[in-house]
Amino acid sequence: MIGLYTAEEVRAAEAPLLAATAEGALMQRAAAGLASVCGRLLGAVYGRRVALLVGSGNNGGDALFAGARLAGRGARVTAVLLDPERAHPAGLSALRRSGGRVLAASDPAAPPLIGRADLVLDGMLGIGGRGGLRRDAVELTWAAAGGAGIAVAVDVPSGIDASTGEVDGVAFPAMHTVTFGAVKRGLVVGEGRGHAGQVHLVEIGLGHHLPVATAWQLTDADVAARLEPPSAGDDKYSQGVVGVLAGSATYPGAAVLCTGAALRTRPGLVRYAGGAADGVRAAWPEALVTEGGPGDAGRVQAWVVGPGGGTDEGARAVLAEVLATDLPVLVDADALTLLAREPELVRRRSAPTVLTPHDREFERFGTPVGTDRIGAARRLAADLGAVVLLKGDATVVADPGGTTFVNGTGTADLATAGTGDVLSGIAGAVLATQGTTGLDTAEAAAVAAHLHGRAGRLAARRGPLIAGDLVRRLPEAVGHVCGVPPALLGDSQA
Ligand SMILES: NC(=O)C1=CN([C@@H]2O[C@H](COP(=O)(O)OP(=O)(O)OC[C@H]3O[C@@H](n4cnc5c(N)ncnc54)[C@H](OP(=O)(O)O)[C@@H]3O)[C@@H](O)[C@H]2O)[C@@H](O)CC1
Ligand SMILES: [K+]
Repeated sequence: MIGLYTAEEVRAAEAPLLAATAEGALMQRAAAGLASVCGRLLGAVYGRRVALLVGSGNNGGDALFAGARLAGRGARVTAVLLDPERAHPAGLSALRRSGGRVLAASDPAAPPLIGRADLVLDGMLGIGGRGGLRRDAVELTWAAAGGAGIAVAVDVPSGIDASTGEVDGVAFPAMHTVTFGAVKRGLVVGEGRGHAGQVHLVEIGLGHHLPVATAWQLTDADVAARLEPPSAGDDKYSQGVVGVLAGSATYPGAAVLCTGAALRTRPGLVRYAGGAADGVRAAWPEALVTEGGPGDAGRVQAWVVGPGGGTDEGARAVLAEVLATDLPVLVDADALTLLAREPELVRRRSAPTVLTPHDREFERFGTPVGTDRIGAARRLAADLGAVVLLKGDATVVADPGGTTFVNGTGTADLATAGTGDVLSGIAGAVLATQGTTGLDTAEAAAVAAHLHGRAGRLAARRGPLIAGDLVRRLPEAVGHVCGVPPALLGDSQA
């Protein structure tokens, strides 16, 4: 798992390290790592044009020292200084000694020079930035965005809040971000994620000074370790039995997608109960289907309730019935609308509950998501005593104790009808295995979000995706994270 940190946590961890190391040593480690990534991105360094956008703090210092190293390898480096009086003095001397040039941001030659550069290094603001970019920084950012060079952010893209990912106005649109010591949360969540590009972590020795993270990102290997593979002793009941309560006779789509996703994630046994029985039977002969209610479905180990289920009295009764059990329940879509009216139904539960709102559904519980998505998910989770999976470009999963996961596999291609129903089915399947795997509820939801994103990426390789493509790609997504070669995945290649 990759720990995700706030700017304050990183600053607190830096303090003892700074005290224990020679002056400037940490910045040299940062600059060496930064120059090395830039060198790799450029391929050949000699003769390449590099523009440094330099602010008045240590972030600018990192850029200047890295620029000096690149100039030492023959790059033509020019530093553009936002505040020439306050630019890092030692960094500036190092750059000049290596043959680098210096310009003020107010110099009319600066924007065209940035536009022509092969690589632009954004050292305007790091974790010390406050508020939006000021006018001169915005102009340099536009010049970089309009140029053809590789845009690389130093530590964080200038203009994003390193802790929340909030962007107030304009932020540097990086293709790569070279971050130091720890991955800042703002690089993986909210608008910040869209500005960070590929994140490269450079170790500077912060490791054991950092607190245990309270926010994490799962890797493929982490997800594989949480998906217990079927063993020889398993039967259809021991692999987890999911109950799906979704859809209606008029709108069977949600039920079909949700049931299919559960089957394709963990094909033990999926039971369906509700008005879309005919549609589900036709699409998935593998499912056990009844027109009745949850009580007619037979034994299950987790319920999924809500997608396409409506908000009438009958739907409310189904929701209340499953929330009164001691089984894991995933509450989605229409059932979230009902739950927002009666949050006590979930507050009094002790069994695992996962709520999967998008932003508008989230708002029905009282407050809008706002710009701090991790903070928002944590607040609602603590308030309701349930796991909250807040959908988004980077889906955030928070448990009532505050432990949070930020999904890294999401893609904009998933913003299409029915993909939420698929996520619910996946999550239901993972929750149903909790009894045998002992998997923590928030981790189960995070595993589901990861697989959903992986399936989305695999499907999007072939062009625009629809929700059904996700279901078809799920076996391949599970195989991908578990290291199974795609060629061995049967009909998912069709
Ligand atoms: N500590 C270490 O050992 C290590 C630190 N490292 C590096 O240092 C970075 C943190 O450096 P930092 O603390 O100097 O802050 P930084 O992000 O450069 O910005 C602060 C400056 O910007 C200014 N400013 C603020 N807001 C602004 C705005 N909106 N628009 C314009 N200006 C604004 C503010 O000035 P003022 O507000 O007074 O005008 C202040 O001068 C960190 O991200 C990493 O890169 C690495 O080398 C590893 C070792
Ligand atoms: K920066």
